[in-house]
Amino acid sequence: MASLLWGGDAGAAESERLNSHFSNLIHPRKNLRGIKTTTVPNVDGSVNNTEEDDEEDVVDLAANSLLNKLIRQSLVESSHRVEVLQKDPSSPLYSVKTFEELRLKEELLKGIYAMGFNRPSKIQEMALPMMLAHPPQNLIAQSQSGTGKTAAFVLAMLSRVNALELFPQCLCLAPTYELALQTGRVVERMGKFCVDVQVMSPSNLFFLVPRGTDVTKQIVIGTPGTVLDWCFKRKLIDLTKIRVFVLDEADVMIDTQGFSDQSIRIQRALSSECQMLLFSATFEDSVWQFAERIIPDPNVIKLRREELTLNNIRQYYVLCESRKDKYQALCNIYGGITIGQAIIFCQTRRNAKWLTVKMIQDGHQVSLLSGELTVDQRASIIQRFRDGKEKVLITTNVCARGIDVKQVTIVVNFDLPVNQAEEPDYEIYLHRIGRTGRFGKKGLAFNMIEVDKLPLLMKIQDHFSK
Ligand SMILES: Nc1ncnc2c1ncn2[C@@H]1O[C@H](COP(=O)(O)OP(=O)(O)OP(=O)(O)O)[C@@H](O)[C@H]1O
Repeated sequence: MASLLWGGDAGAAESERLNSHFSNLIHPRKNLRGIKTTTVPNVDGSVNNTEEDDEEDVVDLAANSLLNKLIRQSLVESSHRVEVLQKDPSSPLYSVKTFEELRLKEELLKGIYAMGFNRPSKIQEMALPMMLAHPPQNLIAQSQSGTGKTAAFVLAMLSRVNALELFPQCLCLAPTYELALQTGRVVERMGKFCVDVQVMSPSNLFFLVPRGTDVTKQIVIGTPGTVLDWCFKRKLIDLTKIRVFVLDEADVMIDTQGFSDQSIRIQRALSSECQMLLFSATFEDSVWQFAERIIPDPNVIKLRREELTLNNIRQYYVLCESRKDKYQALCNIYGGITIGQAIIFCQTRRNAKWLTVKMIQDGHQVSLLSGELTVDQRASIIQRFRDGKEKVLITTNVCARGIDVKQVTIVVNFDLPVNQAEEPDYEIYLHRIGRTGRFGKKGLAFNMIEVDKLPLLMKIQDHFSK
């Protein structure tokens, strides 16, 4: 077994010291024991393997989005400038630094402050004046999850509602029932002091509206299928009376079969005065094409995502004979990695389960996060990890994207990420290990490599020139 330092930014002396520290730890016979075990490998305690276990966990956009919402505690910062493309470039461009400047209703301002918001987020500074302008303007906004988009459009909906009129005036489409539920909760929190404004969303069992009843709630949130049903089949909502139409999570929406067409059917029935807003965390061509089809004459706001970098990460590899050997090497560094918090990545569920069970049997404290768990179960595992109740998380690729666990200092690739052609998956590698340059702390990464996988590692090394 050999270990080699290939981190670019470490000074020679420090490299030497770290290298010798970890080569000591990596020695097979220096196993560290005696760490208490409190975690179970599976929710139900079972370790049965299924055919699916051999598959990689598929990244489910809607589940990831929900997970992010459930575990998020604060705004995601960004060092980039907001880019604005105005429908009419000659009209003045306003931005606000305080919520007071928006001249909101007193009760709405109270709701915002009660949520702990002191000032608008970066995207809100530019988006809110546009969204609240008279006459209303259409907007397409893209910024990564956690930058304050939901709060912005909820504020816009609440400020445009006329509480004295008892019919739906704002309509928000969300890609899943659970995401609609989350947005409904934000409306309820922000609108806490707007006592006459009511929201119809999964959080108040909207599906129980009896036939023939008029909907008196002013804000309606649902998935395209359900909303289509209410509007066209059950005729509960008069789309011509909607003043604000929001299409949230457009990237997730177009990922779901049928939702683009259903959303467009709904949009076509709105009046020409209705304000139309579309939000997305990512902006591939397909999202852009959809956005342009559904939002006429839009202003466009973009906030670029922080780039991931490997600059402040020291990367090691450990050359091993077999999986057993990799396991042994991992046990040997266990004491080292639990000084901070670590995530261990496996390629398949089966491998992740095997590793979890084995580590627990050998007295190590680890927990397993895999795609077969429900979103709530995953959220609770990540929450425990964030709270420092767990030190080591074993996972598949589900955890690599979208989920931002800032305090992770050590990442172990128990398996290298490869694509279907068995070539290295550079993007996943970067997502597993990379940090955002400005906010990321320093980190360590270990790759456990079986001899025959060494060429893959060399390709990764060449790709990143590290
Ligand atoms: N101006 C603000 N000041 C402080 N916190 C804010 C502000 N705006 C939003 N937040 C909080 O930041 C977090 C992210 O906001 P929000 O959910 O609106 O972002 P998002 O871009 O819609 O992300 P996602 O689509 O994942 O929900 C939430 O916890 C929200 O309460």
